[in-house]
Formats: sequence, C-alpha cells, structure tokens
Amino acid sequence: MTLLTATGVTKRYPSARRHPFGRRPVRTVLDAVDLAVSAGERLGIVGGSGAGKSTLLRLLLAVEAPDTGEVRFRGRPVRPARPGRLGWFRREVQFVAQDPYASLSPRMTVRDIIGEPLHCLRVPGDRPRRIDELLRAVRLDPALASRLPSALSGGQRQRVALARALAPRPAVLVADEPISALDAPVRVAILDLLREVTVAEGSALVLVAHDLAAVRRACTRVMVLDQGRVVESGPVDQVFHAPRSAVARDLIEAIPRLPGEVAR
Ligand SMILES: Nc1ncnc2c1ncn2[C@@H]1O[C@H](COP(=O)(O)OP(=O)(O)OP(=O)(O)O)[C@@H](O)[C@H]1O
Repeated sequence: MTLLTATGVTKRYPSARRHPFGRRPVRTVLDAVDLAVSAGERLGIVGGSGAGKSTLLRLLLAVEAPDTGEVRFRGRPVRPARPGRLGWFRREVQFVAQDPYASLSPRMTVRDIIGEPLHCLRVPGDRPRRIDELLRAVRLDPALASRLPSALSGGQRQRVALARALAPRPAVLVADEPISALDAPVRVAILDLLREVTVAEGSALVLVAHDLAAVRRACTRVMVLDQGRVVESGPVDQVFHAPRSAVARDLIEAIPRLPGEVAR
C-alpha cells in the first residue's frame, strides 16, 4: 500500500543578485522529483551537500509547499496549513531531526518529551503504558525517564527523539541525517535501532544521509539525488554493487567505514 508520494515536485529559491539593481536570479533546488513510500518500506535518500535532500524532506513533511507538483498521503493532498489542520497528517508522518542536542526541550524530562506528541495530537490510550513501551523499544533504561536531556549522552538523546517520533504510531518515520551529530560507534547502534524499531512498530522509514553505507545498514531502497534531480534509484544492494550514476559511484568511493563493517 502506497503511503506517502511526491509527484513532480519542483522547488525554486531566489539566489543572490549579481548586480545591486539587477533581478534576483532563481535557482531550481528540486526539479520534478517523484517519490513513493509504501507501508513497511525503508527508503534512503542520499546525495552530496546541496543536492536538495533537506528541501525534499521539508516538502514531504508539509513544512513548505512545492512550486509545482504535489505531496499526498494515502492519496490525500498535503500542503502546509495552520497547525491544527494538519493534525491528522502529523499523527501519520513523524520526524526525527539531525541534532538531538537541539531538538529536545531542555526543560522537559525524558518521560514528558516522549509523552508530548501523545498529548498534543490527542492520541487515545494508556499514555504512561505507551511511554514505558517506547522506552523499552528504544532500549533506554527506565531509570533515565526522569532525567533532563542535559543529563544524557548524544546517543541516548537520539533514542529519546526516536521514541517521541514513534509515540503516535506513525505510518511513516522521516529522519534527516539522524546520526551525523553522533560519535562513530553510536552511529551504528542508532542505525540498527532505526531499522529494528521501525520494523517492530510497523512504520515505514525515510532516511536522509550523506553516506550510502548508513543507508545500506538501515534501508531496503535508495534514491540518489544530485542538483535537485533523481539520478538513480533502486534496491540498496543493487545500487551499492552496480551503481549506474557517477554520483552513486562517488558516494561509494567516499564511504567512511562504519566500525564493524567490512569494505564492499
Ligand atoms: N530557504 C532557502 N532559500 C534559498 N536557498 C535555499 C533555501 N533552502 C535551501 N536552499 C538551497 O537549496 C540547495 C539545496 O539545499 P538542501 O539543504 O536541500 O540540500 P541538502 O542535500 O540537504 O544539503 P546538505 O547535505 O548540505 O544538508 C542549497 O544550494 C541551498 O543553499
């Protein structure tokens, strides 16, 4: 079953003027991108810096609207709207940010952070029980539930962010470079957890990364972006072993080895 789709999405931004009184040139940052995420699927989006990955996520999350094309969830068009109006969509599509040092409220305990979307999105059910279940799912010691984020390591914070995103049982979890702010050994653990916990919770995953090895560890399918265009997509192993685009070949060459991972 197809859940989240982008059809022909294009995004343009004005860039710097070349002359003080000249017209502002417009840059196409995403160019007619198509994407479809099905239930239970784990899609990686890779590309170099400036390829348009974060812009694509902003469109998929209805934070920004595409200039042309559209985003749909279960066939229903999704566009940025007043906060209350997208509640149905926020329950279905949740987000894990890149930096767990910035994305968690410093004054809330772990328990309150994980419970916040249950409260804000009015998710029915036994909330304390769901929070305990999530703490177990992301393998956080229940003793940490009363701590503030400042008393947690980077990896523990990212586990909290993951538990919070999974709390409303989203159909799709979207993660933007969720390991880039973490130390190398912790990265592998978080990637493995992302894979395991999305399978266990029945959520599809969209994972943005610079690094094809990270996507290979967590995802089944990959889409390669370059200068706002999809240059290649397919099963991760196929792209990894027989890349068709120069960009995918370069990304494979640039792979920093994850600890415990053997070279191609
Ligand atoms: N609000 C904006 N206004 C103008 N230009 C923007 C805006 N947002 C993004 N861009 C430009 O769009 C291009 C793509 O940016 P984006 O952040 O989507 O790339 P990315 O693939 O996520 O890069 P990175 O891996 O470095 O985060 C960049 O050249 C960026 O400068």
